[in-house]
Amino acid sequence: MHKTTRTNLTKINELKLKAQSLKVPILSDDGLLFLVETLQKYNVQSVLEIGSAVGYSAIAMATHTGAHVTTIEREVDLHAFAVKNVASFGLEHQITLILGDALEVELNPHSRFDAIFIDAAKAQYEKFFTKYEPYLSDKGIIITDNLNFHHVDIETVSRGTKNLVKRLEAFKQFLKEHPEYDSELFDIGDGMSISKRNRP
Ligand SMILES: C[S@@+](CC[C@H](N)C(=O)[O-])C[C@H]1O[C@@H](n2cnc3c(N)ncnc32)[C@H](O)[C@@H]1O
Repeated sequence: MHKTTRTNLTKINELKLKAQSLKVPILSDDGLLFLVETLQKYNVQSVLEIGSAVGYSAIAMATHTGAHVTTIEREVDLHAFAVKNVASFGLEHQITLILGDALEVELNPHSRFDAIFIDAAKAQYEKFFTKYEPYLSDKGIIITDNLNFHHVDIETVSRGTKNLVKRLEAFKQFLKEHPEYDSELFDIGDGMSISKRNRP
C-alpha cells in the first residue's frame, strides 16, 4: 500500500529544489503530474526509468503510485546521491537503482515492466526505445520526455543543439512510423509521448 503523506510531499518538493539548486535537470511539475496520472490510468505496477539523476521522478512515481521502480543512471555521483535520497524516503524496497550506461546495462531477460519512462540523453532515444521495448509487459506503455527540447528556434541555436533537435525530430518520425507501436504526442512539460503496442 503506498502513502502520499504531507511529509512525503514536502520532502519531494525539497528534493526538487535541491536538484534545481545543483542545476540537475529534472522533470517539470506538469510533466510529473502527467506521468503520475498516466501510470495511475494504466494501473502500472512496475516502471523502468532510463535516467535517474537524483532520484526525484523515481521517488515521486513510487510514492504517488505504489509501483516498483527500476531506474538506471550512468553518472556515479548522481547515482550515489539518488541511492541516498531513496534511503531517506525509506523506499529501498520499492526502488531499484542501477549504476551504468543504459545502452550497456543487461537486465534479467525475464524482467517485464508495465511502463518504461525514457528521460536520459536525448540523442539516444531511439536506441533506448529499441533496446528496452522487449521488456514491456503485454499492455505496457513507453513514455518519453523532452521531445520539444524547450521549443527552441532551430535558426538561433548552436550546431550541437541543432543536431539534437534534428535527432529528436527523427525520433518523433521513428515513433510515427513504428510498425508495432501507436504513439501519441502531448504538449506537456517539454513535450511527452505515450506509445502502446498496436497488437497484443
Ligand atoms: C533529465 S535527467 C533525468 C531526470 C529524472 N528522470 C528526474 O526527473 O528526476 C537525465 C539523466 O539521464 C542520465 N543519462 C543520460 N544518458 C544516459 C545513459 N545512456 N544511461 C544512463 N543514464 C543516462 C544523465 O546522467 C541524467 O542524470
